[in-house]
Amino acid sequence: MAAIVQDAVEKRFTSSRNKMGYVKDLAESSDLTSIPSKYTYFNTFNEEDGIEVVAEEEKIPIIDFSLLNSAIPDQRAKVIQELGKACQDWGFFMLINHDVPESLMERMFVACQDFFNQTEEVKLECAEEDVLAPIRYGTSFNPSVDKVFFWRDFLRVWVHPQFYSPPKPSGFSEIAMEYSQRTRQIVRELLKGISESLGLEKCYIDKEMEMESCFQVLVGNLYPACPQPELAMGLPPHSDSGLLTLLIQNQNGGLQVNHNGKWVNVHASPNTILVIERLSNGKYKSVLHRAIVNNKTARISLVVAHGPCPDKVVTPVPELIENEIYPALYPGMTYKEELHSRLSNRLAGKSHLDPVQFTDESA
Ligand SMILES: O=C(O)CCC(=O)C(=O)O
Ligand SMILES: [Fe+2]
Repeated sequence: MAAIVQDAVEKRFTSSRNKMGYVKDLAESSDLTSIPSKYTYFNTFNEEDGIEVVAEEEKIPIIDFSLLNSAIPDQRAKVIQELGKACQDWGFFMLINHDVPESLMERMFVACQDFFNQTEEVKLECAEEDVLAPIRYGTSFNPSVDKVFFWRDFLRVWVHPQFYSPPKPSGFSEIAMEYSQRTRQIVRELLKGISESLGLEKCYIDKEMEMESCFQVLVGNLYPACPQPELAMGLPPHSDSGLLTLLIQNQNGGLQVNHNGKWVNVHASPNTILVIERLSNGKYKSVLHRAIVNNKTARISLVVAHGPCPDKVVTPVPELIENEIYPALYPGMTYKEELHSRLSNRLAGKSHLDPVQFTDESA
């Protein structure tokens, strides 16, 4: 009997493209006690990703943003050194004393929640199959190729150099614009510190990557409460594309970063995920991270990804290619090519840079 009910649930949520099975609807259906088989991530081919390999004791680096513009040279030098170390050892750090008002982050969470709370008809106006659509409401990662579906619905919007926004809910557009402006400023400041930590001119990355017209994408991820969190996955291990991603989450936990082969729970918010591997020729890490789900409450993460302008060819910084010491690890490709390749393939648990490395071939 239970199996018949479950079958009916699966059919209902997989019948057509537009009803491709958004997780929010599925999770809110009262007859759901177990997840449809297409969401079973663990116990299939991903056992090695096991949730048990979590290291709680690891200390995630914390960077004090306010010190990056300190008038005291020693303080500035120290924070730049810490930034470099965080990038090298973790590829990830938590940012404190940044100047994005907490009230703005709160409003952004509410606007995102309001988007997902709209009727399916309204949201489907933003449903797009094209992975590079400027406004895209979707589910999983890329349902046309995902072998296992992820327990996640998302809204992905281009916010710079051209600003797009879903027409509804009202107010979304203003909040998203303000939030993306503030986060862009933070990223440009961070990139200056990172430039210096690499031994380059302060504005080297900012200029080379033409950050004035940087490509910025805002993503709201919704992970509804899941009846079998031990089987499902929110987003599998991956590294982000671009230069830097800022991420905040509306509750403690859910995000995990990989450090020395172990999954580390990230409790604090807001956080910064650093993505700079190609640019620094592998000196800095593009951290693997994933989102797990829980059975108590829906979680939202707000991600702002920053890359150079879409036609910019991103190559390793020439100053960091010292032939035998640091041979070039990656071929150059435009940011658009990189994005397209990343978004149209499956997320298969490896760094998205792997397929284009000269020496390595994987997922
Ligand atoms: O929800 C999270 O914590 C992770 C989201 C993420 O990694 C992404 O959207 O790329
Ligand atoms: Fe990510």
